[in-house]
Amino acid sequence: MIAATPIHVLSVVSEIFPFVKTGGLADVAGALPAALAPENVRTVTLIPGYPDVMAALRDVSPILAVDDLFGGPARLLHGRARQLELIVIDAPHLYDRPGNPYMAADGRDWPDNAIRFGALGLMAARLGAGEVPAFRPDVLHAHDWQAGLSAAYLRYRFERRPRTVMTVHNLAFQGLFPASLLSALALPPPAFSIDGVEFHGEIGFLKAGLALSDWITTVSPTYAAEIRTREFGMGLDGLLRGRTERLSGILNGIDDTVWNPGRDPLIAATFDARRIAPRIANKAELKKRMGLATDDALLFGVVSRLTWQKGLDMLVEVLPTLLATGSQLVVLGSGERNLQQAFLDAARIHPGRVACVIGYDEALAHLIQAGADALLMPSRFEPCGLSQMCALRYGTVPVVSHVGGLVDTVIDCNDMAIAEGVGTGIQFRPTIGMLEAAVLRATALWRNGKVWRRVQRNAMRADVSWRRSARRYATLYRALMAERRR
Ligand SMILES: Nc1ncnc2c1ncn2[C@@H]1O[C@H](COP(=O)(O)OP(=O)(O)O[C@H]2O[C@H](CO)[C@@H](O)[C@H](O)[C@H]2O)[C@@H](O)[C@H]1O
Repeated sequence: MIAATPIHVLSVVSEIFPFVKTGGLADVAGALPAALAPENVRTVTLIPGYPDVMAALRDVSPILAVDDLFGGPARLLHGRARQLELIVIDAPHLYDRPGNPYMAADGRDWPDNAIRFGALGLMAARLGAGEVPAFRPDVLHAHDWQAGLSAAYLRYRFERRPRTVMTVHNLAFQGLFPASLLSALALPPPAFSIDGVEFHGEIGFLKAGLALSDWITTVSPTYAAEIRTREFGMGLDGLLRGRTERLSGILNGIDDTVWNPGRDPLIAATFDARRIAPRIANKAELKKRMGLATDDALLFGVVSRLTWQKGLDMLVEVLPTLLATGSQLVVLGSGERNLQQAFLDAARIHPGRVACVIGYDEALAHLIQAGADALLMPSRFEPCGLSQMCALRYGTVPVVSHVGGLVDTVIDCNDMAIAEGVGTGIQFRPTIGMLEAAVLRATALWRNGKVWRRVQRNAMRADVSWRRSARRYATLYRALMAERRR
């Protein structure tokens, strides 16, 4: 049933698939608008005008001109890019730079990131405050630290306020900048308080969003609980405990039109839960492309950013055990230099058994999901995780640590789950010893072909779509609007 009144949401975000992506944030920002449409929610996404976004924009109309946005003229452009409705901040002095949205080619953050993303928050607030009559959002939905200041500008500079939601995709990135930038960011002195943007003597973009938004969400129920503990709270647990009543976890989904093994143009052979056999052709193609030996071995895959969060340094330690069982490993990822090197070295030392591609490759990611037998994700923390959901959909049995959204999306194949026929993967506590044990469990399970196929089928039948979660966001938006009317 479609709720009667349409809701207008301004989604504020620093990256969006397929135009600019450094991580899962872009996938969520790109998929959620279409998932919300059937809930009668119209989502317009506010995004910086990076070159790739500007190039993709169609049906463009200027909706606001700004003489001076932190050092140069700017315009807000309304337009479309593929299925997405966008408002783009055309401010060449801030965003017309090549490559990564956050850092220069030398890997260092752009020195003016505070004002680049301050500008994102400020323009979001101006839209939220109703300065563009053609689009006055009911809800301003900010994602991660880059959008965190929107709630602060609304609080300290504007009268009209939409309802505000702050979603945390990763608490590790907090957007901390020197206090001396307060006036450069056009925030008044009272904003620099413990209830405002101040965080341990600095300006905290994420902290501001968490303190000043009407509601906080994070991307899984388990992570919503974890971030209120000292272990996972990254220094913000106290604030989050204080806002427990205004915090909830809504699980991510994946775009099941992009990730559909039944019609995926990027894989060698399509398949589905009733017809798993063609996976073999994908495994053969993957091995061929990666130069892996053709013997009948369990092939583990990794598709990931290579960072401490993802725990892949532990996988390097466990590699001798993995190889001793006769298994193979294929890694696709990029990130920390020492980790990249460790996997490149492993591939060199173990030709035919370990293969590694450093870089970002959407097509290869699909082939790994379709051709590997199991996907490894030994994350130390994981707000939600998308790779394991793609793996479930493609019957690549996820072998994941017992944290965050991995807890909420994978059912561990313990004896009970196997007896009941409900397991979809393997979980372990993120330590080297437990990862090693999990690799051995996966091997034993794989050797029992009948049980393995059952697990694959269960995995492929798990609901990893956005449908349920989109309904939860829509319900949240409506509840927040109802609060205002009371
Ligand atoms: N080299 C490569 N080539 C091709 N594809 C690659 C790739 N490296 C990664 N990817 C893909 O990018 C996506 C990454 O999303 P994740 O959710 O797994 O992690 P991320 O930590 O970036 O996101 C953060 O935000 C998301 C969204 O909320 C949370 O799910 C997550 O827990 C949180 O850490 C996955 O779909 C993955 O397959």
